[in-house]
Amino acid sequence: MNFIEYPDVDMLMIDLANKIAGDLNAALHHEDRVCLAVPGGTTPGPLFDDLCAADLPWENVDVMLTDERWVPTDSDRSNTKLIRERLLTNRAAAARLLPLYAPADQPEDVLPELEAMIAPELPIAVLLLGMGADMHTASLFPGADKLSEALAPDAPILVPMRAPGALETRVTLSARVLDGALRKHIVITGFEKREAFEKAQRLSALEAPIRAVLTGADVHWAP
Ligand SMILES: O=C(O)[C@H](O)[C@@H](O)[C@H](O)[C@H](O)COP(=O)(O)O
Repeated sequence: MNFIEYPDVDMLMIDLANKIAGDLNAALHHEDRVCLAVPGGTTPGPLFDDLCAADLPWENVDVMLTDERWVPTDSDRSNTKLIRERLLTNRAAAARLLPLYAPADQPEDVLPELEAMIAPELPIAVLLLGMGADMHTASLFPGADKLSEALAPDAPILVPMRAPGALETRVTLSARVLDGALRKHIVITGFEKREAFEKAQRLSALEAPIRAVLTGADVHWAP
């Protein structure tokens, strides 16, 4: 793991968007199609605003979420809505979205069909992850009902997740799929999350799920 500090959030977002565009470009030298996986939440919006303008052959990029809240895609809580509005726009409108949500009461009703669309596009070429102050990443929450299953070496691609720290049911890529990404970036902002990240280094992945995805990752932090 490599920890990179920036003077402020604006500089982090511009620099990281450039790095991700460079990583995608490099990956496209070896592969016809590449997969970019990104988180939702409140942190990455400004990065998406930069990345969507990158001069890339976006028509060869599959974009997917690392995790989704089980809400309709027109909800303000929907990560799909966020990336449709902030990432899959401008030049990046040519990219293909691999959905992590389909209209159904529960994720279990549609997981096989969602997994069938994702499986052929793995491994993830470029991964961006966020982290919560409780040390969760994607929807791998401490105390979640299926955390052990999602951390297992033989975990399925997708795991439904219900957790005390999450408002709604989630679906998440499992740790092995996230950790198997060829390039990994983690974006963390603010002092509270930095302290949490440091604390995570002394805990297990069950206590601090971010630990499951750190090998070889670049961790980007700004105050
Ligand atoms: O759906 C989500 O919430 C995300 O995918 C999640 O894993 C996020 O990256 C962290 O919770 C950090 O969230 P913030 O950026 O909002 O702090």
